[in-house]
Amino acid sequence: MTATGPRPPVAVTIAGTDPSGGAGIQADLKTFTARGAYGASIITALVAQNTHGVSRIYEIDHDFVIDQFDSVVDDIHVDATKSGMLGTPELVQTTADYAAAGRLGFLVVDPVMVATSGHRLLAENAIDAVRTVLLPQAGLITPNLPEAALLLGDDEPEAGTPAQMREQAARLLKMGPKAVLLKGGHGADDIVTDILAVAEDDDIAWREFSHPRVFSPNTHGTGCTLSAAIAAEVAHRRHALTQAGEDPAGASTGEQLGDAVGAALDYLARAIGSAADWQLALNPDGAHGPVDHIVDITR
Ligand SMILES: Nc1ncnc2c1ncn2[C@@H]1O[C@H](COP(=O)(O)OP(=O)(O)O)[C@@H](O)[C@H]1O
Ligand SMILES: Cc1ncc(COP(=O)(O)OP(=O)(O)O)c(N)n1
Repeated sequence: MTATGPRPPVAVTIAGTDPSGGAGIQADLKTFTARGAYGASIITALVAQNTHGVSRIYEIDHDFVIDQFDSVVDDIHVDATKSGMLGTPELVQTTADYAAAGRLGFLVVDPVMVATSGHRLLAENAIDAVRTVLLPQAGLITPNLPEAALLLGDDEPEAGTPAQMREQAARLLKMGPKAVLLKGGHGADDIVTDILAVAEDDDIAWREFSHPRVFSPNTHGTGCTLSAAIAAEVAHRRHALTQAGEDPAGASTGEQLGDAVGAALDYLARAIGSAADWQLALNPDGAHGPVDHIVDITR
């Protein structure tokens, strides 16, 4: 039986935790809420971390993660999903399997590999599985500059210019995702440039997004927040089409996806700007604080 009554747009996060609330599951659920989507979550690992970095990772039994997948997708209509920290090759494979079975809606893959503090969040022997089994299931991947280089090969240099970013994005598209957002936050320019490449028949639809760089230590969780915001935007668009009895695939054409990514990046820019002066940490020395996920919510 399929329910036909009203329901909100639904976005799911598959990720590890951040008890300090800046990244991972906690950031994703705040972002879904701030962007008006109903959020559900599948926790892949318990991570002890805060604004000073990761101190310990506690793995969760793989079969229990599968129980969480089933708890969500056997019960709730999922419009869009984002994956973040997957940790192991088994979890990469499981995520790809559920996506291939059409259980996750539109899948945004944030190929999280290493935290800014240097801790590995993806085992080295899981990178190949990301390349070969997960990327082909993704509606969109959102690598930062080092992640894009690593996905392309062990000796690939990081892109340093928008032209090099386009060239790498085009090669990442050939690995199977429907679209690539190559994020430029790790660059050094005063303007942050993010490049979107969407596969369209034999062609590529390009969009370039620019925002002034905010010189702030508070950029912990920007990648998590962005991928969650994109999933929420796409969930809204797919939900509207589904409720109207139309094909939700219309939400991820080059133009629609470009608009969703643009709205998510503008939200993130406001969230980074609003938290630029924050001193959340008791010891501010070397701390990287979070962004203001609820920047648009006023009392
Ligand atoms: N200092 C900054 N000023 C403005 N925007 C930023 C800044 N740092 C990150 N961003 C935005 O956040 C996005 C994600 O950040 P990035 O550092 O590239 O990825 P990640 O957090 O995954 O390492 C970037 O694409 C950019 O739009
Ligand atoms: C549980 C968890 N997932 C992902 C990250 C990485 O967050 P990201 O926004 O990519 O970058 P930093 O916050 O590490 O700068 C994380 N820390 N924890």
